[in-house]
Amino acid sequence: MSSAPHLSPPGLSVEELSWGHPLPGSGWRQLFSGFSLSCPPGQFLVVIGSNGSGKSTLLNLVAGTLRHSAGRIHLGGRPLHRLRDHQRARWIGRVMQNPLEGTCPGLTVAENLRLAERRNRPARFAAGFLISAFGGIHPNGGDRRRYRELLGELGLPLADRLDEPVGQLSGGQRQTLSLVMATLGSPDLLLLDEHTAALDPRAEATVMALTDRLVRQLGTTALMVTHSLEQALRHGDRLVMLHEGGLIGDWNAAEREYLEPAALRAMYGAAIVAPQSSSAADGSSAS
Ligand SMILES: Nc1ncnc2c1ncn2[C@@H]1O[C@H](COP(=O)(O)OP(=O)(O)OP(=O)(O)O)[C@@H](O)[C@H]1O
Repeated sequence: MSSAPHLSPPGLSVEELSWGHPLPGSGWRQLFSGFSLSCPPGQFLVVIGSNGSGKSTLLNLVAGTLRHSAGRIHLGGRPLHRLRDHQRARWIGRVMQNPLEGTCPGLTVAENLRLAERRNRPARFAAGFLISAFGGIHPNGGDRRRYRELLGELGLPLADRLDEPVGQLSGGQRQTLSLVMATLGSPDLLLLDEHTAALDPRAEATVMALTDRLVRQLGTTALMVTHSLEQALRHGDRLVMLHEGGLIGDWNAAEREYLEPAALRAMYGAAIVAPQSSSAADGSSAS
């Protein structure tokens, strides 16, 4: 995956992570304290947990939009916490919950794809400067052919809508485009933060089918946060449950087969009222 020396196991490795936040008024809440999670390369990990359990915060810490106070985050041996934002953007693709966040509504589908390609391009100062200075977001004929082929191969009707402003697309179509944009540079890590939560069931099914396909096709390690128990039981290779910044459940695909939605719902309920047991935080199976 990379020529960088592997100082820790490849894939995503989160070790002894600590992060807290001030409470309204006064006081401090230590949400993560010595949190560890190891994700082998290519693993599609689904993260569930009750509101406020720390799912999005975990993704933000991995993405570097939040800074942890202690611990280490490595991707394929690269220390993510020491990288600059533009370097991290080359290796991490991200799709947020709100379809309005991942795309530029005033630009066309093709221009959005061009922007994503530029963002994911290895940083070379001179080339980057020239592209920025001379209207690099305008796709040329070759770009447009590639985009049409890519979207066509993925079976997406967007292939015929390259010149439409993205603001005219439905939420589902925008999320589809966000997903394609996030994976354009074949990132080593894909972060999906409730990326289907704002979609109707049909659009959700389309986006989840595309998610499965892209993750498998690219072999990327992926972390998906969801509140949908149906998704949690159907998608990904592994399911973990968070509560109060700790792991209280960890099931591989075989173990997950035996989980019932009702049992998971009951755990959600238990998670809300019961404090996390210390033995659950070591990432061991809780099935
Ligand atoms: N930047 C921040 N500053 C202060 N507090 C924060 C910050 N980010 C998250 N929090 C707090 O950390 C806790 C966990 O938030 P987080 O968004 O990770 O939960 P979640 O599990 O994703 O919940 P939900 O399912 O509701 O999205 C919450 O209490 C939230 O208010």
